Amino acid sequence: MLRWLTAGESHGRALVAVLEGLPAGVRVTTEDIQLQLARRRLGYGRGARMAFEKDQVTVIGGFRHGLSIGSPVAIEVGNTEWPKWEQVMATDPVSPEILEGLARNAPLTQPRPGHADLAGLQKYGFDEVRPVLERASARETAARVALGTVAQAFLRQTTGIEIVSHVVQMGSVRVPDGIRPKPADRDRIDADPVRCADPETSAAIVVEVEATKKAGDTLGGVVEVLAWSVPPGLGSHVHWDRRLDSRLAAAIMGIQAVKGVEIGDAFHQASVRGSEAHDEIVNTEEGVRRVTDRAGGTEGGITTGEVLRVRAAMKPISTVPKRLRTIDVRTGEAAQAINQRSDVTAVPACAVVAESMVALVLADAVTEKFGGDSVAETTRNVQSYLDTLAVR
Ligand SMILES: Cc1cc2nc3c(=O)[nH]c(=O)nc-3n(C[C@H](O)[C@H](O)[C@H](O)COP(=O)(O)O)c2cc1C
Ligand SMILES: C=C(O[C@@H]1CC(C(=O)O)=C[C@@H](OP(=O)(O)O)[C@H]1O)C(=O)O
Repeated sequence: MLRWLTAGESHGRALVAVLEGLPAGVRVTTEDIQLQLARRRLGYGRGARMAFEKDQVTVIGGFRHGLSIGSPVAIEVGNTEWPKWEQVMATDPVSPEILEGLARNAPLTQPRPGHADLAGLQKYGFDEVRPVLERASARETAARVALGTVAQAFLRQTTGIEIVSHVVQMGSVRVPDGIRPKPADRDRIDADPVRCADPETSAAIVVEVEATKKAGDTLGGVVEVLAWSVPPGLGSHVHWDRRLDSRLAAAIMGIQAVKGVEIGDAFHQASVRGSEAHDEIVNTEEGVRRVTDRAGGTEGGITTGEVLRVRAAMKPISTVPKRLRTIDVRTGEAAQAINQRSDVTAVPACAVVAESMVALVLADAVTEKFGGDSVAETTRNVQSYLDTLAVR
């Protein structure tokens, strides 16, 4: 079993991520993590903060000489902007005289619609939204991508699972049906300005982002994660919280601004008859296969051995330049939500985060099914299971 936690605030000293339960012998370097964090910063439509802020990765524990040692993995993602926030976000008390002189510390009393601001302020009893927005911010996803790097390495080194993500829709612009990027397409997708696998759709999305920005508005979209070479048998039908689809949905819904999850072609399946909705089973020279991939690689909450396919719907960025109506919580009077520099869209970044969440869920399911305290042992267990499958 794998457990993971993150801590830290958007303008705090650093984010911290902990992964417990990782077997020994997983090869990961600080540079591998940096590379994944750099992918999360990409995407046409992201705001100024992505350009001037840098992620500083320090692996605090869990590895020795590039290999995991079975102990909890701890990773710190430092923020180069910290010196500007040292007093506003200090964890120890700061004298009121110092704080009063700081423009950055002005109380934020006008909650922004679509953010956690108002609900968080009411729930925790704050009189301004700073303590809410600092943790609700998707800056935290950097910590998850750091852990996702480790999970992806574990999966690759034990089972051969390879995970690919891409953008399938932004605003109303959508890729044609049936595009299934493979691991070999990764570099091409990362090089695309909106991480879209179809060049024509990508160009149309860029135009849509520009038009949205010009109109003082923001965009959401849909991302897809595909996991290739997943062995059959991860997850289980026996209980709701052991179903792999339920675990994937929870992990994906845990990403800021994700409001819907789809496994395979779920919403289309709901609109057609059964004969057009399911994947028929045939015996082939490679073994037992499904002739289509509508189910998205799970049946009964268990992986089938076909490609796993999960989609996430992201709502448009909540900080809308057009400025939405709100109230001032000090006076109750009508106000307009603040509009600071912000992303026009972060759908391409969301795809990288979703990839990390799928990796963590799959890594957890692999440790659950195959056990093992080292990469060598887990790999042996995977192989012996595959060898004994009566029907593959
Ligand atoms: C990678 C990423 C980047 C984001 N960037 C911004 C941003 O710049 N401005 C903004 O208002 N919201 C941004 N968001 C969305 C907010 O974090 C999100 O709308 C807010 O936390 C409330 O979402 P919730 O209702 O799902 O909790 C981003 C989300 C993600 C996943
Ligand atoms: C910092 C990151 O994303 C931030 C996520 C975010 C939000 O509200 O979620 C809002 C923006 O920050 P702010 O409005 O506080 O300047 C983004 O830049 C990041 O992804 O590393």
